[in-house]
Amino acid sequence: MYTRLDQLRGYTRERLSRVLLESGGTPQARSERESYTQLYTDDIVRYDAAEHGLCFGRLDMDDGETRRIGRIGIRDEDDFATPLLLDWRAPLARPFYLATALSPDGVARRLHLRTRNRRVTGLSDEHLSGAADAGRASADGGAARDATSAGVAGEEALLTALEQARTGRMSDIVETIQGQQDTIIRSGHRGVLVVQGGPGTGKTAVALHRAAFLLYTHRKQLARSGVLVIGPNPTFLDYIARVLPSLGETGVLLSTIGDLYPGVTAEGTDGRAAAAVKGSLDVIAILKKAVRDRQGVPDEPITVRFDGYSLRIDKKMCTRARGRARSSRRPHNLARPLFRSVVIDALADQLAETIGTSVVDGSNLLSAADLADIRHDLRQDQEVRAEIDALYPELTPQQVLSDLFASEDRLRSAAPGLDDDQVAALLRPAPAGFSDADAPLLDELAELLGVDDSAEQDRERSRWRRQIADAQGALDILTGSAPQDLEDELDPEILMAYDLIDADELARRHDTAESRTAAERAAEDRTWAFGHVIVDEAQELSPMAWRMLMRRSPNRWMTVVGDTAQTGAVDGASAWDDVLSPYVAQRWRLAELTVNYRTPGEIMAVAAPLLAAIDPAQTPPVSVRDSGHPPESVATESERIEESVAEVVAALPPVGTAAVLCTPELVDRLRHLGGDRVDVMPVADVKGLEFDSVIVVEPDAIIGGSERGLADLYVALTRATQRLSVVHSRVLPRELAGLRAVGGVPAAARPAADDIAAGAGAAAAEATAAEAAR
Ligand SMILES: Nc1ncnc2c1ncn2[C@@H]1O[C@H](COP(=O)(O)OP(=O)(O)OP(=O)(O)O)[C@@H](O)[C@H]1O
Repeated sequence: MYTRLDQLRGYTRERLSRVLLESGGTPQARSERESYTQLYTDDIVRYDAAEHGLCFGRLDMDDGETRRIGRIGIRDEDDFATPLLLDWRAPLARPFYLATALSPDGVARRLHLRTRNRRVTGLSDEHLSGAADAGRASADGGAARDATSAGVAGEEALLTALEQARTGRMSDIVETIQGQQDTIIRSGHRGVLVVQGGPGTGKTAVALHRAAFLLYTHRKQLARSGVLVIGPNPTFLDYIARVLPSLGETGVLLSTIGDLYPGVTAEGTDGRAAAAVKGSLDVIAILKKAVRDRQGVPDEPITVRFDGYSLRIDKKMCTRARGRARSSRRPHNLARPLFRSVVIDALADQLAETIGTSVVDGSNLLSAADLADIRHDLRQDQEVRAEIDALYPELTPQQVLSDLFASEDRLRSAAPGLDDDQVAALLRPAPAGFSDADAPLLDELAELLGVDDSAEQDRERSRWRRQIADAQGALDILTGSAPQDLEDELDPEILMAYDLIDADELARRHDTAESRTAAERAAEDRTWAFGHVIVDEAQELSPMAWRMLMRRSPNRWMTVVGDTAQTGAVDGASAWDDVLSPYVAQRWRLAELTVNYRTPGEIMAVAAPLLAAIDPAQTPPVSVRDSGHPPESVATESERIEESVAEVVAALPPVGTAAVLCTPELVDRLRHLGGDRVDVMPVADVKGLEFDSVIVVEPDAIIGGSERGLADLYVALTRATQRLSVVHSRVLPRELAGLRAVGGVPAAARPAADDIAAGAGAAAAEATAAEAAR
């Protein structure tokens, strides 16, 4: 198979270099060359991506057929193009992921193959049907108890994959996708599919593999319309960025909500109070009012000079013009011509009254044509235009939003319902950049303002007219330069250029073809309708963010993955129905993932009481393995916290990644403990990530640090793939009773987390053992 892969790569490289060497030719030839360049480049990317772990599985079917499963499909060179390797996404490959001893689906034996640099380094096989000893044939590790209870397939391969030290980048799971996950990845549901699952259940992995699957299955449609993947922050996008390319897919747009508005990059996040206002649908009314406030009516009349006369633009005239513009229900910028024309008409009448009134009987001596001339001249007059435009200016979303947040007057006028604290939270100096929560507001404003592209359209129309005229000229020259001897006695049998092509068609051929991918074009186009939208950590999205996303997904074909127990955002989701029903009513489907592939059993046992405190109705996912490292707590004193964390960091194993997770305030104190392998991060930034070792510092400060503090702590505890340590000077919440205390000052008092969440954080820290016993 590798020989064939090399061959294919060689052919494609050769073709690509041939195409790249060609130059000149007709525009059509040029555009064909561009498409081939793209096609060959994509193929080479796919071949390169398949280099590692090209073939990872084999199915021996009951009827003697053998199927080999790999990252891409490869056919032999023979006349029948015999399949050598099946793409993991092909329907025939499916039993590799789904077959079990109970339901073997025609599979007699399944083989998992591990390779490194083209060498087989290990294999494991399972006999599924036929044999009386159906079950695993190979020996495997001691974690079979959990694995079996979770119903996993290909245990040995899976457990080997899960035990690998993390690199700080997510890898694909194509070799060990589990049945529950496979069903979601290949789901044929054409509406909104919600994937709910606890931490580590593979939601992100499943979402990305679904993107790859859909691109494979619906390539034609999705290559044109593109797939959008939304993640919570740039760190997370970096973390997942390699998964799709490793599956050979590059045409997917990864973005945060903050960066989804074209031309704007979110430069920060808001405080909780500002984020709450910006995330709520109530902000729409504020934005509408902010736009209306820009549609001015002068208190004092404005005088303009025109043709030596003074004309007055007054309140009454502007109120009428504004009423006309508003009642058209057009977006602000598109209603400007209406405003302008009502004011121009009124000014023309004013002028006509001054210059055209008969001194005899007071009647107007000007004809309709005279009036039309006056209106035309007024429209062309720079000063008149400038005054009218200043009253009803062309606006951009960026301008309206920065002006709104830069001025207390504007803000109070647009949002009379906000209290002083909220206004103070929203205000910021004018040239400040935009935040994550601003992107949906810019998008909303773009809808309210509209884009007046009539000038652009005029330019495009005249460009097209010129192009046709040029083409016509070219055809004339071609015909005119036909040999003279033919000219005299034109032979009707001889083909002339006109017989083959007309000017319109020739012009069209001169139009250069679009060579960017759908994802690249979509990134620059606010009105782009994506073929499929995937939202990760979807519980964090505010109602305004949902509104923005739904505009990008008019067909409502979406995969939404998240966990409502991990919601940290103030305006995030507590129930899927609340966020989705405004857009799709009840027409969304829920799929659940229940097995935890990341967090070992020992850590989940510690985290489970916390989940019960967040939402007693939720069951924690079952860990697929134990790590053999019981989670520990280290009690210390508040002034020794840095020292104690440093000691735990120093005792970390020599390989693998680690993170110190704490409140933002503590991050500043502990940052110097970070390094190549150790990140020091606030809990809010750690969503979706994972590390081999996790050190959580001052858990009750995390709980007390936000309204959703319990969820934040739950997220922090469940990031570890191997080891968890908790360092604390304040008391441990009672929910963390499962930790094994090591060294340091003994942890005596343990009030329940809900006491702390109820605002008793500091007091609880002082609590005595007797109080805790209560
Ligand atoms: N079938 C699988 N085979 C191998 N590894 C898997 C499998 N499923 C999940 N994993 C691994 O488990 C870890 C957790 O997966 P992932 O990050 O997708 O979970 P999640 O549900 O998104 O978690 P969270 O909600 O905590 O962000 C990852 O390292 C992932 O590669």
